[in-house]
Amino acid sequence: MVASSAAPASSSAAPACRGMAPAGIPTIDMSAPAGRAELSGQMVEAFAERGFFKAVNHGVPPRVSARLDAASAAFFARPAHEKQEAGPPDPLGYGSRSIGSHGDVGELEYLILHTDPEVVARKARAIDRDDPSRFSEAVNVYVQAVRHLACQILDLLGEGLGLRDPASLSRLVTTTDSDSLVRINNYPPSAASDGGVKAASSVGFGEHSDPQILSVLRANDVDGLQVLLPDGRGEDAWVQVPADPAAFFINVGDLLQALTNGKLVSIRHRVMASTSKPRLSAIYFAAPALHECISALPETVTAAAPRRYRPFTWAEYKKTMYTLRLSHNRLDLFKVILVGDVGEGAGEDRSRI
Ligand SMILES: C=C1C[C@]23C[C@@]1(O)CC[C@H]2[C@@]12CC[C@H](O)[C@@](C)(C(=O)O1)[C@H]2[C@@H]3C(=O)O
Ligand SMILES: O=C(O)CCC(=O)C(=O)O
Ligand SMILES: [Fe+2]
Repeated sequence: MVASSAAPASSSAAPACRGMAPAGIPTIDMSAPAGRAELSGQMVEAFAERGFFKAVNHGVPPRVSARLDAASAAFFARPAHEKQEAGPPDPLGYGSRSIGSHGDVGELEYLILHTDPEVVARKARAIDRDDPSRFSEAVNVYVQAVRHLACQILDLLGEGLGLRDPASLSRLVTTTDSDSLVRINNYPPSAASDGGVKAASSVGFGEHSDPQILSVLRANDVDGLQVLLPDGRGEDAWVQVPADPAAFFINVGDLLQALTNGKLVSIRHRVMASTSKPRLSAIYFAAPALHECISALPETVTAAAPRRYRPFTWAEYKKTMYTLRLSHNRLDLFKVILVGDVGEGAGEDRSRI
């Protein structure tokens, strides 16, 4: 059994909020007290039904996260003109309020970095002028630890899904030319907060799914993350994910949904800002190499579950995603249309089989 807890999203958060979903936040103990087969089964279940889970006893040393938090907080505390030297986000680098290049805005500032240590070292020169290696080492050590966690999870998924080659998912991420990113977000205390009395929330980071394979998120003790879950009455509802700085929140990205032919679902999430304390988060986005072809794993394609998405490369998917708004359901553009299918979007440029 996967332990589960839930908190309702604040009713003032957004019109889409329709109270609390019946089932909540799946929590998985990575130390596998009930054995590896049970653990891999729990993960597949959580990802198939919810698209995410909270990982506890994950093995990432607290000092590794604390070191990244300290290096990030030191950067965000710098004067605006100094931070701008690490920007603009093109799409990597420092950014403030503006997300992507299609008009999305949020109440945050951020750094998006490629995880290649050499790229981090180059960027660190503009991030920590006094001691660039202080920043780059904190990031590199953190990335190593969370990549290891991501790969453990992908191997367990490979086993739980009954793949002939269970390590095939983690290999997509460990390749030297992997396009994985790390993003560090700083949500300043919200104008919506008023001396501890909660007023209407403002959008910190708008609704979206993550495009990569897997996202590994950790934040400080400030709430804000919400996930869109079925409410059991045929609708979706925003569910507040209570902050837990000792845990990691793991979510399925669009590529993992495509690789598993829709069995694992890429979850829609957002951050609402309404606190008097800054929220600091770091997300590792595990991605394949740009040339990697993303195609449903053969074990997930059956007569009852025909191929849902046409094969595409990560480079092709990325190019498309950067032309779209944050909230766009971009994986839909890669859907295969079965002959006889009619309905929304059937006239768009999609494959037919
Ligand atoms: C509006 C956008 C921002 C984003 C690129 C995009 O065009 C659509 C996907 C967005 C997203 C969401 C998850 C990650 O935070 C991110 C880094 C990513 O890979 O896809 C962001 C992109 C971004 O901020 O550049
Ligand atoms: O900052 C957070 O907690 C989540 C942000 C997020 O979803 C993202 O950066 O993709
Ligand atoms: Fe996200």
